[in-house]
Formats: sequence, structure tokens, C-alpha cells
Amino acid sequence: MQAFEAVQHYFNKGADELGLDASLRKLLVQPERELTVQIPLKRDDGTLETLIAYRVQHNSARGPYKGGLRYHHHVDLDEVRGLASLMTWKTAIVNLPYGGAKGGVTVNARDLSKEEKERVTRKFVDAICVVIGPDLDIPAPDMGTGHEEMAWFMNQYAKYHGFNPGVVTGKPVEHYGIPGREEATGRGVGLLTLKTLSRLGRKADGATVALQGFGNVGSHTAKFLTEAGCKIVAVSDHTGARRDPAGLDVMALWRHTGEASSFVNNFAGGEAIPAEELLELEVDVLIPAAVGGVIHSGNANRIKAPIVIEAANAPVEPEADELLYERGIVVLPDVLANAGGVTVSYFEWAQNRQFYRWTLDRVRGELDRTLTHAFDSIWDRAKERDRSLRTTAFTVGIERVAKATQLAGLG
Ligand SMILES: NC(=O)c1ccc[n+]([C@@H]2O[C@H](COP(=O)([O-])OP(=O)(O)OC[C@H]3O[C@@H](n4cnc5c(N)ncnc54)[C@H](O)[C@@H]3O)[C@@H](O)[C@H]2O)c1
Repeated sequence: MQAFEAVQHYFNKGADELGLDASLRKLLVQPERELTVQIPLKRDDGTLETLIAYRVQHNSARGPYKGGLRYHHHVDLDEVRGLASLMTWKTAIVNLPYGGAKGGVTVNARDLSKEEKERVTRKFVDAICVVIGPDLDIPAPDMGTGHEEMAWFMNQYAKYHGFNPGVVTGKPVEHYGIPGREEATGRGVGLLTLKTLSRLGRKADGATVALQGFGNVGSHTAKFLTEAGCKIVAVSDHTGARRDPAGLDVMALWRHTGEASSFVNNFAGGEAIPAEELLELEVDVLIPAAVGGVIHSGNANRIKAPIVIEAANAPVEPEADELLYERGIVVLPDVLANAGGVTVSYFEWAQNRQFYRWTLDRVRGELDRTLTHAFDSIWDRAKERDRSLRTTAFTVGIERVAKATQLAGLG
């Protein structure tokens, strides 16, 4: 199933719960605006390459559009559309005053030098700056982008519209960013993993975890869960996977992938395993934190973990989601599990608009409170109505967006 169709599938299940009529469904499903642009990239060797980039603004009923920028070679319009609509439901589910958007450039970020990345980012801003702004659409990091790209983004935007740090979130802390944004998505994933374990009567201490992806989200999730007493027994990235039933040395892996800029395949700890095997290990918790579509109808019946936490966006395909639900496997959906990033982005945006600084303690406290509230209400409602966490989360999000749409009128 294509990315946008998959989100529509989940949307329809939530809309069915609410008895939403067909005309309102159509309005809420269609993106409000889609932009496809070209990015001329002058390579370091002087050659010219033309890249394609997208910004999809899905819905703004509850506030300015909000969503990340992805630099990845698989990016296409359908994927960006799917991810943009996912953001609409995510911001509504955690009750942030935002709509949903997403952007992306079809390019392998690892093939670009730092200078080339900067040129791509600035050209992207040149192409989309008319539809971006602190009250209009606020990008953030996603796969292949981080705080450096956000700093270039803000700087380039200022050349058109003047200084305004609230145009983008995920900026460096020293440059109008907020402490705790870098760790926020992983911290949120970790926090909600602990809550899921606790609601299922399982102990965090000694719980075994397999983690796919060791980028921003995966590495911070691993650190948080290790500190909470969990054992990260397997980790993978795009180069390979390592396993140690006694628990991998997560901080050594941090140094290896961070300071040493290396990859999982040549990490000295544990033993190498085929990357696909990681998903099928007998562990307490499986956390896909890399790309979409990794759990599908072909491998869903081989998943042995009783808990799957969707740290990545859309890692479980809809057919697989049904199979896991039938087997009693608890899936914490992406729209809730990885909402920590956009939540702290909201704090950063609010801080920028007030020219005020938050402390790390305050950021963490408010993040924990926001996610706990969303998690508890969705968990309780799912149990009361005997629905999956995903369908319940979508129901809550759709209810809020539909209400805002109706209250504003169509005038
Ligand atoms: N960064 C955020 O704040 C944020 C917020 C919400 C959701 N997400 C989602 O989380 C996921 C990861 O984002 P990120 O920011 O950590 O990206 P990143 O670019 O920092 O890291 C991606 C990681 O995934 C690995 N990877 C890529 N392909 C793989 C494969 N086929 N198998 C195993 N590993 C693979 C990479 O090697 C890398 O370790 C994405 O789905 C993203 O949309 C990110």
C-alpha cells in the first residue's frame, strides 16, 4: 500500500468510529496545497544536478502547518503527502495548536558534502519561501536533516522576510533553538515505552529491546531506555545489525556512531546478525526507528515481540497492523509514539515568539506531561471501547480537526 493510501486507511477507521459523513471526510483527507519544485545543485566538483523537492501542506484547521523536512533518496510526492497527513493527526492527538505538513528532497543525504547540503537547503528555501512562515508553515528536522539545516533555513528565510527564528524549529541551541529538542523524539519514545510496559504489568528493569535505526531518534531512545534499566539487545542501521543477549554497550555505540562518525556494521560490541532478523527476535519490545514499511504482511506473523513501538513514521503497513492486532501484539502508533519531537518543536516556537529561554528541566517536564496526558487518555479510551491504540488515536485526532473545521465555518 502506498504511503498516502495507508494513512487514509487509518483515517477511515477513525472516521467510521465517529460516523463522519462523506463530504467532511473528503475535505479532511485532501491536502490543502502541494508544491513540487526543482533544486539546481552545484556539486563540489562543479557539475550541475537537478533535484526534485516537495512541500505538502495537508491541513491548517487547528493552526499553522507543521512538519519535518526529509532528505532521502526514496522521497516522492506520495510519501510526502502521506507524512503530511500523518502530521495533521499527530498534532491534533497531542493537542498542539498546529496543522500538518511535510517536505522532502529526493537525494541521498549521505552522498552530499556539508557544503552541498547547505546549498540544497538554501535553494529549497528560495523555492518555497512564499508559502513558509512562523504563522503559516514551520518546518523541522526529519530523516537526513538536523540542526545545521535548520540554521541555514532560518538564515535564508531572513533574506526574504527578515529575522524571525520562529519560522523553523530544531535549530541549534546556541542559535535560537531550545534545550532538549535534539533528544525529544527519542525521549518521548522511551517514556511511552515505559508507560506501555507499566500498563501491561511488565517491569522496565531488564526488559529486552531490539531497535532498528540508530540516528537521532534511535540513539536517544536507546540512551533513555538504558538509563531506565532496559537492555538494548540488538541495534541496526542501514549498514547492518549487531546483537548481544546480555545487552549492547549503548554509550560505546554512541561514541562509535557519533564522535567517530562510524556505523553499526563495524561496531566491536556483540555479534553481527542479518539486519532483517532483528525485527523477528524474541524480545520484550521491538522499536522500528528508521524507515517506513518494514513490518508488512510478509513478516508480521514472524514478529515475536509482544510490544511494538512505532518510533519511525509508518513502519507497520496496514495489513501487518491487522495481523499484529489479531495476534494480541500491542502497537503504540507513530502518531503518539514519536510525537515528542513536534511537542518540543512547539515549545521552541513558543519560546522564539516570546524571545524567552526555557530550561532543560522545564522542557522535559512539559514534554513528559503532554505525552503522559495524551497516552493515558488514548489508552483508557481504547480499553473502554475495545479498539486498537491506533484507531483510538486517529479517532481523537479526527474529532479535534473536524470540530475546528466546523467551528470556523467554510465562509
Ligand atoms: N527526528 C525527529 O525528530 C523525528 C520525529 C518524528 C518522527 N521521526 C521519524 O523517525 C525515523 C528516524 O528519523 P531520524 O531523525 O532518527 O533519522 P536519521 O537520519 O537521524 O537516522 C535514520 C537511521 O535509520 C537508519 N536506517 C536507514 N535505513 C535503514 C534500514 N533500511 N534498516 C535499518 N536502519 C536504517 C540510518 O542508518 C540511521 O541510523 C523516521 O521515520 C522519521 O520520520 C523523526
